[in-house]
Amino acid sequence: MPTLTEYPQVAAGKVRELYAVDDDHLLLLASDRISAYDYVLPTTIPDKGRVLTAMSVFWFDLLGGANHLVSSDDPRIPDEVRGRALLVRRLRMLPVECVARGYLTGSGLADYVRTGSVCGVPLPSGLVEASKLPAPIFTPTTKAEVGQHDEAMDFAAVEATVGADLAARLRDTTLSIYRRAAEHAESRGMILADTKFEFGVDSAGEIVLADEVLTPDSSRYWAMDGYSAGRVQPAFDKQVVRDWLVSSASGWDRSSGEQPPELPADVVEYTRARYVEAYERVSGRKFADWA
Ligand SMILES: C[C@H](c1ccccc1)n1cc(-c2ncnc(N)c2C#N)cn1
Repeated sequence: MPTLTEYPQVAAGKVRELYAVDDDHLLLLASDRISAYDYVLPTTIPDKGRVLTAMSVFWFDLLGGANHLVSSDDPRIPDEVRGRALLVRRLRMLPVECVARGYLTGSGLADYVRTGSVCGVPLPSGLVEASKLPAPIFTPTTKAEVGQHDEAMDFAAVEATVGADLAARLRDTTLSIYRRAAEHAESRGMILADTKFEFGVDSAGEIVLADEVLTPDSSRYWAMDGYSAGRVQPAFDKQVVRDWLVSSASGWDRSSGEQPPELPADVVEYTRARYVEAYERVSGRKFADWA
């Protein structure tokens, strides 16, 4: 059985790492780290990596279609990371973050307030925070360097980057997967407000869904109960962490530029429970049965 140290690390994000297994396979690792306000917090959330890995596997199973998942349970996956690691096939990744939005919030809302459109897609007037959009929209961004923010791209910029044919296929595939996922989430009482996909191309030139898929880290999930347009919706998973960090209880000043403090045990336990609840509600599976 291999150990993780045998695999060279090829990429690292705030809460994930990527390792090379062989010429054709990578190991996509999800940690228990949690980020908030663009900081990686000093406190980890037990099982967060395993829950989010289970969620990607559920969605790959439900969605079908071409994806990079080889296995979540393979002898090449070291025991020490089993359950929070995916063996995936190595692809030529496309330099576009494929974002689909069914609701208006965050950077999309800011773009709309400034220009009446999002990534060059014109929207009706009168939309507010958390408004449901008339139809889901494709709002791609660049893949920013570590520590930088992704920048919005209009469709022409995507065409200039990957070519017209591939740009159209990325848009259509992104929106098709989002619609299918949002419909399923709604049937489970969850709103999938938006999500970010990453695609690669295989040796046959086919678009292949890669990276993590439809997790609370790559998506905004809101509880359907209590949803109302016109105010910021609480993030299903991270809201209590965010609220505690900006409350007087934390002693932290977000504008200070200082690292956030450790989270109290009750916030950690509540947040772990929210990740498990998100997984169990969306998948209909018991987290206790995972790996
Ligand atoms: C953005 C993401 C990342 C993950 C973890 C840590 C930092 C970045 N990433 C994914 C690949 C990648 N490359 C080739 N084939 C693949 N199947 C994948 C995937 N997934 C490269 N980077």
